[in-house]
Amino acid sequence: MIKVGIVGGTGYTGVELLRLLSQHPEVSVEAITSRSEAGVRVCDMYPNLRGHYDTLTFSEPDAKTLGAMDAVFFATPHGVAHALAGELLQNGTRVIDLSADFRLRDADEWSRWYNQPHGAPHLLEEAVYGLPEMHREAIKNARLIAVPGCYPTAVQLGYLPLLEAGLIDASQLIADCKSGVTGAGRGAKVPSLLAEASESMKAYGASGHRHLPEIRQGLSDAQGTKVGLTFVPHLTPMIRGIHATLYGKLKAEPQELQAQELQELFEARYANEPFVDVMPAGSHPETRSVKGINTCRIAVHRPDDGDTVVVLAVIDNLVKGASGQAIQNLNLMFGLKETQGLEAPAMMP
Ligand SMILES: NC(=O)C1=CN([C@@H]2O[C@H](COP(=O)(O)OP(=O)(O)OC[C@H]3O[C@@H](n4cnc5c(N)ncnc54)[C@H](OP(=O)(O)O)[C@@H]3O)[C@@H](O)[C@H]2O)C=CC1
Ligand SMILES: CC(=O)N[C@@H](CCC(=O)OP(=O)(O)O)C(=O)O
Repeated sequence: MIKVGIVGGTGYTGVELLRLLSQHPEVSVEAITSRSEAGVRVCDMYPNLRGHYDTLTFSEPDAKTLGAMDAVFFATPHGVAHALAGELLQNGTRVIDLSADFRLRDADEWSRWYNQPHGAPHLLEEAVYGLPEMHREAIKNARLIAVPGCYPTAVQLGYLPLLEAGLIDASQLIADCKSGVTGAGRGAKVPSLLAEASESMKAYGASGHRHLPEIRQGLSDAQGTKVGLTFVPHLTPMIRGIHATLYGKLKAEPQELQAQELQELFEARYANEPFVDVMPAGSHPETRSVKGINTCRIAVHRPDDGDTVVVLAVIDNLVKGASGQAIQNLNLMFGLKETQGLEAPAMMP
């Protein structure tokens, strides 16, 4: 069994790690931290886990306990993994960080967007960006994984086939994205209150959201040159889910492109990807179709055979957008079957 620890076990991504790992035949959760709930049994705080973790108890984060694990997940706010990751790696413990601490390669850029100094710039070179559909081979040999953010996962998976094929003008990409409220975490915040978030929808971060540089970095890698991206996130009245509507201008004259070519491009790009589902032509994927699962469902459209391509991509922000993708990375790092523990279908409705 692979022994794992979770730092930040009371948050939404922490409890989602526990739910998914309870079904993983090769992994045992041996340590889980919370400063505010230390001493409380996990199943007393989260009754959905009764019968699965009846003795596991939250404890204060402690480098010695965590250092005895094969791998540690950080499901913590930005900056926490900076402080602990180096020591764990020195002990031979692999680190899978769900926060943004190691996602940007440039420490100065990270400081600008996260409004704090980067706490571990010396680890950036070895950190691997954990999007398996782009970096599978590097992930297999990695000791430190930066799990992509939820919006960046949906946007990158949607744009990758078009950019890799050089089909669209990469200087004017537009990503219009919607998120459920669990994207904001479990901490009490006024915008997440029922009376604020239900029966209403709003954009936020339109002048610049911290996922912009992350998405730009990944898409620029795929394209080979720096991309120009407008990214506008929205908060929507649902609990889980990300819906990304992505626009691209075709470079070729529209009449040069056969109607079926775009569909075939997407199907070929993701033919061997266990967690990307290219839906039939004309589909409109729903966030509820990925609720609780690690799949990204994608559909590609070309309205009225014109020069604009519209890609629709949906994920569960807590699964493919965080905890499920983190487990997919662990499976790759430890030479397990990539889909292990992630095979159940979505809940419906
Ligand atoms: N929610 C989502 O959809 C997604 C979240 N993420 C990222 O994953 C990370 C976790 O998110 P989420 O689960 O939503 O967050 P939450 O706010 O719900 O939970 C944060 C957890 O971290 C612990 N924590 C907070 N501060 C510290 C600290 N200084 N040292 C140790 N533990 C700490 C908290 O417990 P306690 O204070 O008791 O110790 C809590 O368990 C964040 O970086 C987030 O940006 C990434 C993708 C999607
Ligand atoms: C709805 C909502 O508030 N979403 C969060 C993104 C959550 C997330 O993915 O966090 P990372 O920064 O770790 O990637 C936000 O916009 O800040």
